Amino acid sequence: MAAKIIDGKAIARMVNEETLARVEKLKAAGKTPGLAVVLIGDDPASQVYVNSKAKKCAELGIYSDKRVLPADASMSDVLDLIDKLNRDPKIDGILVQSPPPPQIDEEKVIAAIDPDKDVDCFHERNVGKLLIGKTDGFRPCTPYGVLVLLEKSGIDPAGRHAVVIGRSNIVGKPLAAMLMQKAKGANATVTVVHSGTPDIAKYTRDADILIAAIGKPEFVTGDMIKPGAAVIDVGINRIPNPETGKNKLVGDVNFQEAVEVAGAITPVPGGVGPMTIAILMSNAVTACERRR
Ligand SMILES: Nc1nc(=O)c2c([nH]1)NC[C@@H]1CN(c3ccc(C(=O)N[C@@H](CCC(=O)O)C(=O)O)cc3)C=[N+]21
Repeated sequence: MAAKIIDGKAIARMVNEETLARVEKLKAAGKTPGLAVVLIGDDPASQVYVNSKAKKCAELGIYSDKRVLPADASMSDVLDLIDKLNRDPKIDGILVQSPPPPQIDEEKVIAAIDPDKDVDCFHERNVGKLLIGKTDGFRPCTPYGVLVLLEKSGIDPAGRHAVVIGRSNIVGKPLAAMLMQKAKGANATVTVVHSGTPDIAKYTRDADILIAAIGKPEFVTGDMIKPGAAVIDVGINRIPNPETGKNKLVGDVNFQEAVEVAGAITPVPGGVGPMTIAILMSNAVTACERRR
């Protein structure tokens, strides 16, 4: 029996409709939310993401300020720009596209962003708030997008076993924190497995909710999934397609195998990706609502 496909595009559309209504309310009061997106260098994948963020801003009536710095930009070039954006009253949210080129210390750049404009929720103040369950800070785009996908699909993680594969600061760690959180969280039992875990499948096979966020194409195979589990694929990997000679987009889950075992599953593309952008837009509007 094939799994139910969780339609990330449709759920993102629902979130975007709510965001649009909030933008209209702000505009009626003379306020236009503004998001600055900073790209350092010319990585093609990063360009695609940055452009789709700017496009979504335009669709929702959010002012977007795209700033592109050359690949050889120095730390002080970046910090000067952050400083300007921090002080720019039209800008409510600042995002620096990750990963930056090697000469840029990403940690220092994130620390320089005004925490009230940190729509990625990467700043240590906002990460700290998240960990202690203070929800007045931002919620990180991809992890929160995953929780909204589950909620809108009628999957309640409370009391269930959620297994997160991957421990990145962007996805695995904050997602684990949000899944285990009681008030305004998911109240799940959480296991995090990673490259230091000897037998990953031993844990994944017990997962009611399995979340793959490791950046390894089709890492999760059918035999690693408990029948009926919800499988959320956070991976975005570009691999060569021998049939067309071009690259194709695959997740961290072997979809063909997983769809036969899981109860519900997100596709790639069309799963978590659109949710990430929808939550980013919502965070930019939240920043505006709070700041002015
Ligand atoms: N400061 C920062 N914040 C981020 O949020 C951030 C970042 N850096 N660096 C890169 C990752 C990646 N990311 C994605 C967003 C949308 C899709 C998305 O919409 N994907 C489409 C497919 C798009 C395609 O064809 O590539 C989908 O899954 O349907 C994917 C990936 C945000 N990131």
